[in-house]
Amino acid sequence: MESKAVINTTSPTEKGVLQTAELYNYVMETSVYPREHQCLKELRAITSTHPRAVMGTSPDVGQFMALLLKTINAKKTIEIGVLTGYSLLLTALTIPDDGEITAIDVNRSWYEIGLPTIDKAGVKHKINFIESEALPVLDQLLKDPENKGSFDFAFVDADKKNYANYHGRVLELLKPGGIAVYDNTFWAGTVAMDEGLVPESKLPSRKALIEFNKYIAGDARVEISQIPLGDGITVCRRN
Ligand SMILES: C[S@@+](CC[C@H](N)C(=O)[O-])C[C@H]1O[C@@H](n2cnc3c(N)ncnc32)[C@H](O)[C@@H]1O
Ligand SMILES: O=c1cc(-c2ccc(O)cc2)oc2c(O)c(O)ccc12
Repeated sequence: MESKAVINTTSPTEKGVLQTAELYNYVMETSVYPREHQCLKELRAITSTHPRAVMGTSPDVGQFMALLLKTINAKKTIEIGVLTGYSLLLTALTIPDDGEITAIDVNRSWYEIGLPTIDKAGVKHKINFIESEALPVLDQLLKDPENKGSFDFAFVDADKKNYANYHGRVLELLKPGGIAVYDNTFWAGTVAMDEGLVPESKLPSRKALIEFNKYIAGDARVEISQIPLGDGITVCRRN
């Protein structure tokens, strides 16, 4: 059995938005952990000792991403924000053998922590990892007309202040009908809290996410749904 999630419903800093910790643990133990690939479990265990482990994608978000990827038969995907590669491995395990993932992160050394597990899972050949700030890479991709409208799926999980900047570029890369998923759009519940109650360290990303959530809600180019999984995800379908 996996270790229990601790959700203190009075704390804005814990992940998970269900009514109780018991319900969250029930969902994880009933529906998520039993179906999680062994290599994803291994990667989570490895990442748990990383100083930035808190940033790792939640397995319940991963499971939902896999459902979306399968539903749209995604083959060509892009990921912004890799850390040790949980969402990357999840994507690589889900898309077909000739699928391709462009994965961007400013820090290659964190990706390399997960690479042996990705290799063991037999899916490394699907990944093109680019160590860089994401914005210039997206701009470079968009210079090639063949890339425009060619991606099936995007996962955005990097610096929150750039989500709106990523969105315009990601939409140009996605096919009509393509899906983009933005992680952390609840930002530990702080997007709906009085500013005075929010820990100072969370304020800059909170401001960016509040603006992003408003912006995307008014964007007629996409259908959206903000979903209470993990730290909140926003799923967009390019019209
Ligand atoms: C939340 S973590 C990603 C978690 C990952 N999706 C997972 O499955 O565990 C955010 C990552 O974004 C990267 N990052 C932050 N700012 C970035 C930027 N401007 N361009 C590219 N990567 C960035 C960080 O190095 C970090 O690894
Ligand atoms: O605590 C965090 C911090 C980040 C984060 C902050 C600033 C950046 O430039 C990139 C990432 O991201 C997180 C995240 O994605 C998550 O799921 C939980 C916590 C954090």
